[in-house]
Amino acid sequence: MHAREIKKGIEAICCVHWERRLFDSLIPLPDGTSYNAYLVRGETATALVDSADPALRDELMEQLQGVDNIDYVVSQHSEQDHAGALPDVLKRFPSAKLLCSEKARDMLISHLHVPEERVRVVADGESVSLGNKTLTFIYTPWVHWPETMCTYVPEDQCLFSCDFFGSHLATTDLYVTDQAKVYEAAKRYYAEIMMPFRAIIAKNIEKLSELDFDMIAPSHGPVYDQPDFILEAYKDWISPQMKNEVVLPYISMHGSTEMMVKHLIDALTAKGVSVQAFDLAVVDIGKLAIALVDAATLIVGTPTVHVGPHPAVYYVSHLANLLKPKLKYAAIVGSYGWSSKAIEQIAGLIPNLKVDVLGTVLQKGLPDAGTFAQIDILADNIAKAHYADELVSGTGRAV
Ligand SMILES: Cc1cc2nc3c(=O)[nH]c(=O)nc-3n(C[C@H](O)[C@H](O)[C@H](O)COP(=O)(O)O)c2cc1C
Repeated sequence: MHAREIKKGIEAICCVHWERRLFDSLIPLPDGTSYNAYLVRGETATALVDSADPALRDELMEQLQGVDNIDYVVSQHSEQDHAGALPDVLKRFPSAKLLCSEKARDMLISHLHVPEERVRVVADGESVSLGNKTLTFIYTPWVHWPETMCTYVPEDQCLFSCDFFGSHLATTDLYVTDQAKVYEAAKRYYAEIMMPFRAIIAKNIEKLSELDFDMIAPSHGPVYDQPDFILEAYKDWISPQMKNEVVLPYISMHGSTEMMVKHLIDALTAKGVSVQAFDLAVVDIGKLAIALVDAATLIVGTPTVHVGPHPAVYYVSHLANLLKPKLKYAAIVGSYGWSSKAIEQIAGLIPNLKVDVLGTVLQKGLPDAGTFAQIDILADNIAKAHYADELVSGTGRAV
C-alpha cells in the first residue's frame, strides 16, 4: 500500500491486516482490520497522527520511506494497535516530539518504554501550528481508555478520531463505499469496545459536535467523507431507546433446553417480538454483542452442569455484564437432571444489568405440555412489557 491523500497535505497511511481473525485474543474479526496513521504536512512542520500495530510496523515504515522529517508524532491512544510502532517511528525521526494527553504520558512510558524526554503533553483544546495547518487536540476520555483524545485540523475540517467511530474492516477502500458493510463492522466495534462507556461517549459526541468538520478519519477502517452516516449511527446506539428485540444465547447438550428455546422463539415471534438466538456452541460473540446494542430483553437458555449453568453460559453472562447494554428485562429457561442452582448463579453473574426478571422456566429432563404452557406465559409477559414500553421494531440499520 501507498500513502493516499484525503485532503490537500493530509495522507492516510493504511496498514491493512487482512489475515487477522482475533483481536485482543478476545474479539472475532470476520473481516480482518486495519490500522490507519495520518501524515499532516504543513508549511513549517510535519506531523504523524498515530502509528500501527507492531505486527505491521514494516508496512508503516515502508509507507513513510519518502518522508524526510517529522516534527510531531501525535499519540491519540496508547494501546498497542496504534501506539505499538511508535518506538520505531521515534527512532527513524530522532527530532520528532511525541504529543499526547496528560494521562497518556505515563501509559506510553510504561506500556511502550517510550523515552520520557521525547514526550510533550498537550492540554485539552491546545493547538500546535504546522504553518498553514493547525492541530487542535480534543480530550475524549474513555473511548475507550482513560487517555484517549481526538485531533482536529480546522483549516481542512478534518477530525482524526482514533478508535472513536472505527470499524474492523480489511479493505483497500479509502472512503466508505458500502455503508451497510461498514455499518455492521462499526457496530461490532462499538458493541465490543465502546458500549460500556455509553454515557461518556454521548458527552464526547456533544463536545465534538461543536467542531466544524466534513471528514472523520478513524484509525480502524475506511475514512468517513460523509460523517453524518456514522454520527447518526452512534447516536442511535447510545440513545436510551431500546428496540422490540430479544437476545437469546443458549446451549443444549441433549436437546431439552433447545426444545424449550425453539418453542419460546416461536411464541415470541407470534406476538411480534423479534428474537436473535445464538447457539453458544458455535457463536460469534461479536454478533451476539451487536444484538445486545438495541435489545430490551436478554433470555438465557442453559442446561445444568455440575449444579450451575453450562460453562459457555457463564462466559456469555459475564461478557454481557461487562458490556453493560441497555437491557431492561431478563429471563432464564433450561433443563436439569436432579438439582440445580443455575438460576441463582446466573443472577449473581450479571450485577451490572439492572433488569427486571420476567420469568424463569426450569424443567426436569424433557419438556412437556406443562413446560410449553409456562413458556407461553413467559412469552406473553415479555411481549406485554415490550408493548407497554412502546418499543419500536429493530431496523437493524440507521441508514
Ligand atoms: C457433565 C454433566 C453434568 C451435569 N450436572 C448436573 C447437575 O449438577 N445437576 C443437575 O440437575 N443435572 C446435571 N446434569 C444433567 C443435565 O442438566 C440434564 O441432562 C439436562 O436435561 C440436560 O439438558 P439439555 O438436554 O438441554 O442438555 C449434568 C449433565 C452433564 C452432561
